[in-house]
Amino acid sequence: MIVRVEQLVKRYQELVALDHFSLQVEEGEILGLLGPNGSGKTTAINCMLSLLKYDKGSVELFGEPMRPDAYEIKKQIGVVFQNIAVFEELSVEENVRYFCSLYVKDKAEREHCVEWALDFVGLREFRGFRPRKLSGGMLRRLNIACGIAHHPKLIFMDEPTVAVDPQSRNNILEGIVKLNEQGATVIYTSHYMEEVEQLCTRIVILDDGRVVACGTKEELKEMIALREKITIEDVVLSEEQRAMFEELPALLDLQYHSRQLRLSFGVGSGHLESLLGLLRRAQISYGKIYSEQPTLNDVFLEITGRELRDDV
Ligand SMILES: Nc1ncnc2c1ncn2[C@@H]1O[C@H](COP(=O)(O)OP(=O)(O)OP(=O)(O)O)[C@@H](O)[C@H]1O
Repeated sequence: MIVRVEQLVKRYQELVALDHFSLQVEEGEILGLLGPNGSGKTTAINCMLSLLKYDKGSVELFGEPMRPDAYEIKKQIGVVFQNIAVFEELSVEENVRYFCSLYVKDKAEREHCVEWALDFVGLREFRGFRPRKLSGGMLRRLNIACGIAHHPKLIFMDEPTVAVDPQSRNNILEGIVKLNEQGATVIYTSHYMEEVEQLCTRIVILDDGRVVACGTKEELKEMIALREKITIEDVVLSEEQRAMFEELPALLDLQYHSRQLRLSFGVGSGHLESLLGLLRRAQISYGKIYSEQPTLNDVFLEITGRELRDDV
């Protein structure tokens, strides 16, 4: 086990930011810590790294208790913070070299690491630039290069794709997969459920500092009742017709607004077929019909009763 966190409690005065938060991460995982803004993701990372004191609980990394002075453990860790943390007065290359020098003392090895990291994030051509000359996405990539140049075995990434252009976002996501393929274990926080779903081998969902669910994306979706959502657009229904839909087997919910009918179904099969049969028999015309699988937002919604916003 590379990470073992037991029952962490962290308070900021009255506010309980982490409420008995536990986490286990095995070598080779890309673990997604998913939760809305303010759910405690950054606090959890900072406590795991001993950058923040916590009130209760324990953190072990690589089988050893993590402490602020645990230098041997820190050498094996890479951190990419949410806020860009680079020096304005240093060039791209000098920034990467500086951060790498904190852990890699041998000069030749360090230069090798710097070249590798610049290539890895695609900033070789910009090596002489000062950070202020870089776009937002490139700055994020520099932040990543600084965090990973020393080839850490365990990488923490705190929302590395917030406010970046789609090209940099793809570059970052592909980079994380590559790092993982090369042997790194990754802990990745995000409130973008699609990213987490695409990237992570296992997902922990946080809400108000508590773990509300944990598993692979398939396991998480198995935890909830919802199995299929079907939407019919541009449809006009009488009260009687609406009542007919309410009789459909395994129906969990029906919403009808602005000529749009949204139906949620639980376990079972052939929901679309039964629906099409009903539309045909009742001679109801419609514009478009489509079926969707549950998302992690549905999981969050069913567990907490609130939306996990994915667009901020
Ligand atoms: N230094 C602090 N002092 C007081 N409260 C804090 C402090 N840092 C965080 N908080 C509060 O603790 C809670 C958890 O914050 P945290 O930043 O860990 O959440 P998060 O999930 O990382 O959110 P975001 O995605 O917005 O960074 C929030 O309610 C936040 O307002």
